[in-house]
Amino acid sequence: MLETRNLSIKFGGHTAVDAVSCTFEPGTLTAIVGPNGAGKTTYFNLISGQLRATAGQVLLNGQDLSALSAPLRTRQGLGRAFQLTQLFANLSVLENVRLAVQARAGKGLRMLSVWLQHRELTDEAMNIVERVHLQARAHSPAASLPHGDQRKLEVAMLMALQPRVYMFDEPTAGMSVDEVPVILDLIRELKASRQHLILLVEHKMDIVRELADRIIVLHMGQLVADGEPAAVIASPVVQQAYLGLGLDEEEALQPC
Ligand SMILES: Nc1ncnc2c1ncn2[C@@H]1O[C@H](COP(=O)(O)OP(=O)(O)OP(=O)(O)O)[C@@H](O)[C@H]1O
Repeated sequence: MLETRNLSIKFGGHTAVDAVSCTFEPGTLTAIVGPNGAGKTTYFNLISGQLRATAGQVLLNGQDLSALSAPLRTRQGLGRAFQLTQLFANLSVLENVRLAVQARAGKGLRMLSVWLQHRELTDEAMNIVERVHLQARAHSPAASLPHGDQRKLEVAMLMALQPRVYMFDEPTAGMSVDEVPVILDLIRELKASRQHLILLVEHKMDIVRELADRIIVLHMGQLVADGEPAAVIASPVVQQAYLGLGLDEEEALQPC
């Protein structure tokens, strides 16, 4: 179980995440929605350790992770999609995934010696590359991939780590229409196994409606709604959170 207790951060005088307390159960997918600037990405950053909280705690299975760096939280099982800047741009897709497999397997990051000794790591990496439909690009440098394929590689790196918690921040952003289904299929597959705790920040409400077991809504850094998707979407507080900003509903609850 993942829990945030009174999690907060201030930037100068501005409270971007304001005492958010929430628990997330394994085997469920929770979507985090809210208007632009509501604090969704900042909340993610606080959970994954990219940002250090001004107050409050992050706990995973009762263990307080609040003082740990992002890499140490990853080791504890908090998996957030890598940004391509954290990848090795000149290494191939397969090599990048193999490094993630290797790191998870505790083999360190010495490349060649480990790869020669542990053929099974390469096989596992190739299997993941195939699951994200990047086999045709397996030997291309990561830097040469088009945007949609880069996002798939991010997911592949995440899968290689076998985290307990998967965190996706707008996983289909910037993707072309034909690239979106691959990413959604991967998330569906992870969800269907019922073994993972999945958090998804997503603006596209038809994706949220289809995938989420539960929706939480952030507005001005605060948790303003939490519950079963249909009820949350229909709730006055959510309608007001979106509509109160002067946004047209169609605009705020963007379709795919
Ligand atoms: N590093 C930072 N320094 C100062 N202010 C920040 C920083 N990061 C975020 N903020 C502010 O915190 C607030 C929440 O931003 P955040 O990006 O978390 O919102 P969001 O809900 O993810 O928005 P969007 O849907 O547009 O991505 C915003 O007012 C933003 O300007």
